Amino acid sequence: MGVEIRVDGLKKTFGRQVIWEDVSFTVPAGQISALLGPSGTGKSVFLKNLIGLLRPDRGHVWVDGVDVPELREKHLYELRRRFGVLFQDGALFGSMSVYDNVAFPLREHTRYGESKIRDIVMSKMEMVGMVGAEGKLPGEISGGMRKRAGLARALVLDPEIILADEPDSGLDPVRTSYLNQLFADINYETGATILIVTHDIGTARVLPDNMGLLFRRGLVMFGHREMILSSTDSAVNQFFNARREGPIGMSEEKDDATLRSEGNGGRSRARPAPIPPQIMPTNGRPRPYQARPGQWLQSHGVQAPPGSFVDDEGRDWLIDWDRLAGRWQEPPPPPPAPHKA
Ligand SMILES: Nc1ncnc2c1ncn2[C@@H]1O[C@H](COP(=O)(O)OP(=O)(O)OP(=O)(O)O)[C@@H](O)[C@H]1O
Repeated sequence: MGVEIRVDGLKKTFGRQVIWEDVSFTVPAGQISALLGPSGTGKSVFLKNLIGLLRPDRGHVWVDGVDVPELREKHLYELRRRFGVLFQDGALFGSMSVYDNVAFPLREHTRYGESKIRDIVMSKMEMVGMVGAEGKLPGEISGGMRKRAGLARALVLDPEIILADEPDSGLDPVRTSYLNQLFADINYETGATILIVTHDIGTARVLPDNMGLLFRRGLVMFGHREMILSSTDSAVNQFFNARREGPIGMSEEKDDATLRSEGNGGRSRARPAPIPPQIMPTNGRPRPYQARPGQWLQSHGVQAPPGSFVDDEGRDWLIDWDRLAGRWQEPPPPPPAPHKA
């Protein structure tokens, strides 16, 4: 089962460049979360801080009661075993076969014999639909296959936390859709905490349980998917609806004069777009911590944007209670929060 990651007052600079500061939020255990933000807002840097590849200037990253920035190299090495990380390009070793790439963490971190390693590697290869490509070199397969091979490698140690840095970059929409389904299925099967950095608002709108936006050297908002997608905050509304009007400019934050020229003080006048239904696991059953559609909105008295929760077949997930009844149970209580050491 996954564990939560609690980030508290995190600040990161490179020289005089402040990447972000005072970032505090919790990535809930066992759920799928996504982190978005304009280019250069420090999303990849953030992931690297979570696994101790970079150290923050200030603040804490609590994983199961352990403060990651405080760990020495030996303990970091042990902690990283609990993470599966998918880097942007798959980060495969070009001279090794796909099989050897996927087997690498097992050979590095365990004393398993080759027959057990083969069983694990092949089960993960099957999970990501890569059986048959074991003998190929990374240069001989497509970008999408490299990502899936990277994901298989991230899964071999049965991680409690999966971090994926733009798993969908460079993929066509159909492959992206398959990859999103894969994340939903992996979360169902393993219960791992999953945090995905993505630019793809199509992915963000349908896959995660929670999401957040980095902008203006900080975290604008992090919360339930329905909270973000119904938000009228100007930056959140602009970003998740891919609009030009709002405070996010082409290369950086817009100045006051530009915002005034857009009218309404730069606040988005557009209403949030309809919230789509969330991807279900392939077996049609909700994931362990997946909330019933509309639950957040209902419990916070927020009206769903018109047209929300209607699926491709025209069924309305908010009013079709018969179909929902029996699928959703009250989610189990979250695991206890890590205590500060
Ligand atoms: N090791 C480093 N040393 C100095 N500056 C760095 C380092 N790593 C990242 N940066 C800077 O930190 C900033 C944020 O980079 P990062 O790659 O995290 O952005 P991002 O939000 O992931 O961008 P994108 O969406 O374009 O991938 C950039 O200005 C980058 O140049």
